[in-house]
Amino acid sequence: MTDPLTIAGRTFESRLILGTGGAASHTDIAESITASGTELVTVALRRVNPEAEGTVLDLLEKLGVDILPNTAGCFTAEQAVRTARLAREAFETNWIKLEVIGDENSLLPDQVELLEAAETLIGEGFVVLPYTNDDPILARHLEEAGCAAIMPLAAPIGTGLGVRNPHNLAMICDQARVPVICDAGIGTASDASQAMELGCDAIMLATAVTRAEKPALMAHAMKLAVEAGHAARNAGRIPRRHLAHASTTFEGMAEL
Ligand SMILES: CC(=O)[C@@H](O)[C@H](O)COP(=O)(O)O
Repeated sequence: MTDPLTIAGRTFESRLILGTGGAASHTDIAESITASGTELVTVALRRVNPEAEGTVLDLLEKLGVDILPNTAGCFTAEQAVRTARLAREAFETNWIKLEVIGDENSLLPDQVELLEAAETLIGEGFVVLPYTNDDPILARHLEEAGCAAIMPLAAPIGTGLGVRNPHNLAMICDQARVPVICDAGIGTASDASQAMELGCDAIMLATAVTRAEKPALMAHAMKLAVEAGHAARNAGRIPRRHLAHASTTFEGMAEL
């Protein structure tokens, strides 16, 4: 029943993107990916050696999922651009999940450096998917710069706090003409559903699965949650009311 997701002309049946950061083992990663139904997994260039054998890359290849390289660990536009160029060579893809982190405590994006890096990379022919704050104005600037999707956070990376600012996230979704992928801060299945119900086109998450007590089971729950949230959004929810509204009218009811 779910319609496919299209990003920059590429179509995905699954609206869930996974990261592998924090996973306890390759077995956990493999079981979680299978249970989630994801087709796209993000990998930090700075954490893997594409030349080495027996890495997570071999595993992803075996599982038949596509790799989305990211610029995790970059704190300036210059570092992120350099990392993206290396990733393009190493992974033979011009897709990049662009992360430019502002500081180590919050791991929040540096908006100024992010926009600068996005503009440079788009100019070099990259398909840029930027991890950004839940700021509708910045989201608009990133879209106008030519980003293929916008990836606003639900909450800071690894916090599992869920959607902190549903109003902003809804505004970003309403105005965007490119896919909106809620990225980071998802803690459990209801958070993923909520983000989808607010209008997000997809969810990107790592910690909620990799650090769950049963990662594969949580990955399965996330799959269902993303599908449920997307279906509910498309179904058109009832308006919220302050007063009760009888589901059956009293009209024509027999007198007691
Ligand atoms: C921007 C970033 O690094 C996120 O994609 C992260 O990988 C996922 O965040 P969570 O671990 O909070 O899901």
